[in-house]
Amino acid sequence: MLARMTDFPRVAVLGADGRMGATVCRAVDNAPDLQLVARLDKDDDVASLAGRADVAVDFTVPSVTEANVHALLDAGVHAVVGTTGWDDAALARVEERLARTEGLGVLVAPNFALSAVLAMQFAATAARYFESAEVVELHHPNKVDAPSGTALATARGIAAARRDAGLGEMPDATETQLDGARGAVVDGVHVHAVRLRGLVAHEEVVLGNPGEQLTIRTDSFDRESFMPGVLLAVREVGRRPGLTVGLEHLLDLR
Ligand SMILES: NC(=O)C1=CN([C@@H]2O[C@H](COP(=O)(O)OP(=O)(O)OC[C@H]3O[C@@H](n4cnc5c(N)ncnc54)[C@H](OP(=O)(O)O)[C@@H]3O)[C@@H](O)[C@H]2O)C=CC1
Ligand SMILES: O=C(O)C1=N[C@H](C(=O)O)C[C@H](O)C1
Repeated sequence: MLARMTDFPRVAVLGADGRMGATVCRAVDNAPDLQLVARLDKDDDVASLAGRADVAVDFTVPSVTEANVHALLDAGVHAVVGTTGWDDAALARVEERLARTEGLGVLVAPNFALSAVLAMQFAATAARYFESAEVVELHHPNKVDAPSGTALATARGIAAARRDAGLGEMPDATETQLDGARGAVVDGVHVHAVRLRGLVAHEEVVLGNPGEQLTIRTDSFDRESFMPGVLLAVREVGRRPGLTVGLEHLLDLR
């Protein structure tokens, strides 16, 4: 039942009728070295992929993505996951499941766009040199989660870099505020979410010192921006048994 990646991996897409799923189906269909063998959406049975697919791409909804991954592993299928909603506990459960399954790989990435992956890296690199850092993410109004998975990962990366550098809390004299005016606080980093018709996926990280500011911005104007990263992950996941979190590990960035 274990999926052995063939020269022309057989690819299934979960959430195939969604904005990302439909774009991934087109990209896989157009890739000469990949075969699109299944388009699954709500109410379709993941177990039916056993023996039919080598790798599945999940762009569904946060409430079902972890269950999908466990069902894919039960079916012997590698998984590439772009859906948001993953926390440390969910990742640990998948890692534990993978430890009992030789040879299968799962790659979860909050963002598959190169500009976003680099922005997260640049923000983490810069964080130790600035007193203040905040994250503003801006998305289309059909997005169901806030803040974005990318903003969460960005904030956690900034917080970890500040911790490693021995930096304390950021300056903030706010005593009174309307609920939410200072955004969500992720590991001590304020994160603000904008939902605006016309947008796709955007993020700005602002870092401040006395008399200066660094702005790091990434813009996905089109969902095509995610496709090179998704296809790279589809091609590589079978060669990376176990759990990989973040596309940066496939880009030689760490
Ligand atoms: N990592 C990355 O680079 C990116 C990640 N994302 C993330 O991907 C996810 C999907 O985004 P997007 O495509 O815009 O969302 P959409 O709502 O357009 O698509 C989600 C699709 O999943 C379907 N679905 C719901 N439940 C299930 C299920 N149990 N099994 C299979 N399919 C199901 C939905 O069906 P129905 O509509 O009938 O409920 C819908 O067709 C989000 O979490 C988003 O944040 C988005 C862009 C890039
Ligand atoms: O829902 C989206 O559109 C996106 N979701 C991901 C996230 O929450 O970070 C990635 C990208 O921002 C687009």
